[in-house]
Amino acid sequence: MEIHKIPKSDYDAVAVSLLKHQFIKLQQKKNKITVALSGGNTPLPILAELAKENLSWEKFHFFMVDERCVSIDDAQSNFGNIKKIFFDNVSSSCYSMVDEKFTFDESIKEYEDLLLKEVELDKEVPVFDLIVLGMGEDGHVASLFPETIALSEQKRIVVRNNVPQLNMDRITLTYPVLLNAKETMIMIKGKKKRQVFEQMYKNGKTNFPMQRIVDQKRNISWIIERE
Ligand SMILES: O=C1O[C@H](COP(=O)(O)O)[C@@H](O)[C@H](O)[C@H]1O
Repeated sequence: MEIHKIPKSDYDAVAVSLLKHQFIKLQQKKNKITVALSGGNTPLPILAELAKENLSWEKFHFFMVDERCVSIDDAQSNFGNIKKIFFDNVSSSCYSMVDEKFTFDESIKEYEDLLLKEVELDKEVPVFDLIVLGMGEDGHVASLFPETIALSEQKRIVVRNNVPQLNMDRITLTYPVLLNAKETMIMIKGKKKRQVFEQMYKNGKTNFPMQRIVDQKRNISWIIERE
């Protein structure tokens, strides 16, 4: 595990350079690179800057870690928000979890099939070269929120998850996929998330959904905003 503690003023610039470094390592090794990106606000300024870099973008295939059950042009769409500042500016392949031709449930089925076709597999579970995660102040990861049904999903690789605390449905990669990635980067900003991080590593055995990633994954690189 690596932990990068970065002052607020430098956070985005350092995250860009760490991500760029990972991407360069990957493009030197492989011609087809699969990366799953989280949504939310934290990655947006970082991805906007990263898009300006001269990388072998055509080698990269970007997938989503999670999505809100909304259309792509909705302000809440993770894919839509990343598309405007990143996917539209690089020559990579990118894949939305929501396909407007289909219902949300059909889109999920399509996405599962897509992952099985486009991503390397280990025992029928996709193995991403890199998964970039965020975390909520409630310790949620992807759209695996505390006390929601998708936390116990062991067979499916993508599911719809009802999140009563947000009164909304989400679409999310499941633990078997999150735990199978070759490399994992986790970007967190803010005091509350830092406290969650500390509780998970100091006390262990918390009910934060991220705890399972902390307990079961070795290749994690944390990018944490320092006080
Ligand atoms: O809802 C979500 O939240 C987390 C964290 O987002 P942030 O805005 O606090 O950075 C994110 O990782 C997840 O993909 C997203 O759907």
